[in-house]
Amino acid sequence: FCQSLLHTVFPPELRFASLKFFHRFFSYFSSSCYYDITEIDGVNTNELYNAVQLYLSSSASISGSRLSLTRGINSSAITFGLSNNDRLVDCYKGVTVEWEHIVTQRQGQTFAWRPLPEEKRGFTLRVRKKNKHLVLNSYLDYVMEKANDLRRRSQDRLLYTNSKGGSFDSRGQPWESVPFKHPSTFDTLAMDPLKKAEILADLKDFASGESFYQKTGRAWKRGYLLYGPPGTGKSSMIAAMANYLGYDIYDLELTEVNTNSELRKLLMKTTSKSIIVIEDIDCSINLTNRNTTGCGGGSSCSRKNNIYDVAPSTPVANGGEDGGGNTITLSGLLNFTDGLWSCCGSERIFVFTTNHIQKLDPALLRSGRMDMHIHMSYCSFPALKILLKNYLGYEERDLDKKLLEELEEVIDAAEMTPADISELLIKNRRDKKKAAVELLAALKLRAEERNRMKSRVGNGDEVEDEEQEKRALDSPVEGSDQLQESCSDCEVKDGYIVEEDKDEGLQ
Ligand SMILES: Nc1ncnc2c1ncn2[C@@H]1O[C@H](COP(=O)(O)OP(=O)(O)OP(=O)(O)O)[C@@H](O)[C@H]1O
Ligand SMILES: [Mg+2]
Repeated sequence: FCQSLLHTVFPPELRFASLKFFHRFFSYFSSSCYYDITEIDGVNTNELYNAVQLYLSSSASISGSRLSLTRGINSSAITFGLSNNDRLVDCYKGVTVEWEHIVTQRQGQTFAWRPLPEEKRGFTLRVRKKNKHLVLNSYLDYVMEKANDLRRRSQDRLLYTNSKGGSFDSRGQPWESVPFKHPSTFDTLAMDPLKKAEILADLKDFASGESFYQKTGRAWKRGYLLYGPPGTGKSSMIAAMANYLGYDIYDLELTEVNTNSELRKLLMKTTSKSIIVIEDIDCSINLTNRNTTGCGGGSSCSRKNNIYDVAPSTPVANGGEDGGGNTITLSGLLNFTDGLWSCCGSERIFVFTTNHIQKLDPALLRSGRMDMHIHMSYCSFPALKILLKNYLGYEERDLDKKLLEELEEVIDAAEMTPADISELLIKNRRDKKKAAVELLAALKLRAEERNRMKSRVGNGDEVEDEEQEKRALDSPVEGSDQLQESCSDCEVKDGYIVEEDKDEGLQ
């Protein structure tokens, strides 16, 4: 009424001034104050908005009368949310606050450097003025913390990928995510139990080490380098780490990143409590030649392209600056894990994997850069026992003693990966006895082949390229038809935490 009265009687300038006055007048006498939490804050996604949405979803499920329900693709959980312009009352330390979800259509497309979503969404928090300090000092922190907790406990972990290159979506995110449901855990991981315990202890210390890192003035992050032949469980180990700690995974596809600054932007958009993974670093790190080799960064590419033939002379190997400013360099990558920018979040783990540690640049391996070098190697006897238990349900006591002894005798010489062994066990899992006997036969056959190959290498017969020979040994396919489908073995050898001078590949 006031507005229409003003409209008819007063000129626009006066109208505007009077409205401002009324607004001030009412807010002075109002007992409440309001906080708007918009989904997009300028150009960035507002983390608080997402946290509030999640936080309210837990209480909305109980008290709301009209709710919006969502379930992400592949997600196992349904999320409750407030419907548009709906309200919910929350209580914190005896103080009542009211949340309202407000959705409006965006008025035309205003100028922006990237497209904005069509709807403007936000929460409005109403509190009594006398409680505003409590809200600002602790309630919002509580909401953030609770939301993080909720997500880790009830939702699937998320697997992020930067498949869009450096481009951002309409909500300002360079990462795309899907729920992460890898079933690998440290129980299912076949490796030496002592090494496993060591890694577990290290992860545990890291996750609970906030005050230690604070006290020692170190950034709260840790780096692991996983190396070893294909099929020895490097990716499975990363999944097990994420499942153990409840962290999200950022799978960084370096081949999609064009410049060091794009890399920094990606890093800035990662959250705390996450594992940032670069798989097959020996492949992706030939950064200046990525386009010409057409290497996609996948597992197979490092085996197909011996990219290190060219790497040592590139800026990558020298740790130099951008050659031309349009590529990622090793120094860019090291800044990503090590430099000041790496500290723009906390509680983060960097994991690099490679099949060829000897081909990595020493700058990446020098001590302090990757805190732990973990050697994932062929299947050892203790690891084999884990596989037999997991795949066939065999405890040590269930197996024939003689068979066990024979397996122990031959397993090291056979040099089979856990992937090969697990394939063999899966194939025969309906007949456990047969599976164990066939496994032994396959191991024996493989051990013989390995010995034959090695003696040929020793005699220098026809084998000129040692590297090539080694690859042939690693490939069950070329060995024997019989083993092709079924061989599997994995062993984590003693060099699990490798000191540079102890590892032959590092010299
Ligand atoms: N140590 C292990 N324990 C249990 N299963 C394993 C292990 N290693 C490999 N496997 C099995 O083999 C499959 C392949 O393993 P994974 O992808 O982890 O190997 P990888 O070392 O990452 O290989 P690549 O170098 O080719 O990426 C997995 O699905 C898993 O089932
Ligand atoms: Mg892998």
